[in-house]
Amino acid sequence: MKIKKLYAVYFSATGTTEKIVRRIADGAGAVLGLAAETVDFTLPAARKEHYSFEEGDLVIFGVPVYAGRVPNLLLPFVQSGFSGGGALAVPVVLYGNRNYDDGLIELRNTLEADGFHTVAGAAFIGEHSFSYTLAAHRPDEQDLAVADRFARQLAEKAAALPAAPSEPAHVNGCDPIRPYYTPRDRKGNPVNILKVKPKTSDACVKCGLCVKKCPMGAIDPADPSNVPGICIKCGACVKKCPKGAKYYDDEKYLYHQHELEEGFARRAEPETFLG
Ligand SMILES: Cc1cc2nc3c(=O)[nH]c(=O)nc-3n(C[C@H](O)[C@H](O)[C@H](O)COP(=O)(O)O)c2cc1C
Repeated sequence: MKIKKLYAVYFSATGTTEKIVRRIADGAGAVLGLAAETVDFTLPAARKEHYSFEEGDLVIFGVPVYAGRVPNLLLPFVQSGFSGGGALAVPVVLYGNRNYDDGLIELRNTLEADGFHTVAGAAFIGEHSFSYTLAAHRPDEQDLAVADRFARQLAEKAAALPAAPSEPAHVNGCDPIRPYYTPRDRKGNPVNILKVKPKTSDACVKCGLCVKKCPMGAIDPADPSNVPGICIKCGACVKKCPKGAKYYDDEKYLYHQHELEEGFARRAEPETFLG
């Protein structure tokens, strides 16, 4: 198929999804002789728009995995904010070294329902939103090399297709989709951190960067230590604060963070799907 336009589309609170999606789009663009356009729907303003694509477009579409799935508060927008219009799409997920569970297959299915034809898929690893040690600094050079190879292969595959595929791309995961992953304590009781919000230390100089970077628009511009909105624990305010002033001190959050760092220290490797 003649690919006429290439897009990098992503939500990325701490930048790992952005890094991989852009790398794949740039790599595919080098093969196709196209420069990728970007749709970054991380911030609330971008999620007020509707994005329409058409036949001849190739869309690299990435989200992070939260609780083994497409982030639940983002799913309605991924379902309603995009019209595929017969464009080809590549679902890509980033996960924090535990597991992507059904995140990739859920994204694939959602894109198909939006009117895209999925032609490939991938799961990559990014530094965990809750941690500076779990998958620290990933995606790294090794991951980027996998992304480059995948980009070349998917671009060649898309260009060689005689027509849009009638079947979705094969990816790993369960269909029907399993319930959201629930962290558990040592007694097997669920650890619920849904209501947890970040705290702010005296180091805060009220520069307002966290207000601008919060994907949920949850932080009070008049007083950044006040978080009246919904917090999804995405890590944007914690990791982007130049003063290191935002942190979580909730016991259950810290327990889960510790359990993840201990239990999932092994290096998970990216998986790419071109079948
Ligand atoms: C609420 C929440 C839930 C998460 N759940 C998972 C998970 O189930 N499995 C996993 O490996 N990583 C999980 N992560 C980690 C992110 O998927 C990972 O750090 C990703 O690279 C973040 O992408 P970003 O940098 O684009 O925001 C979770 C992160 C958050 C904030």
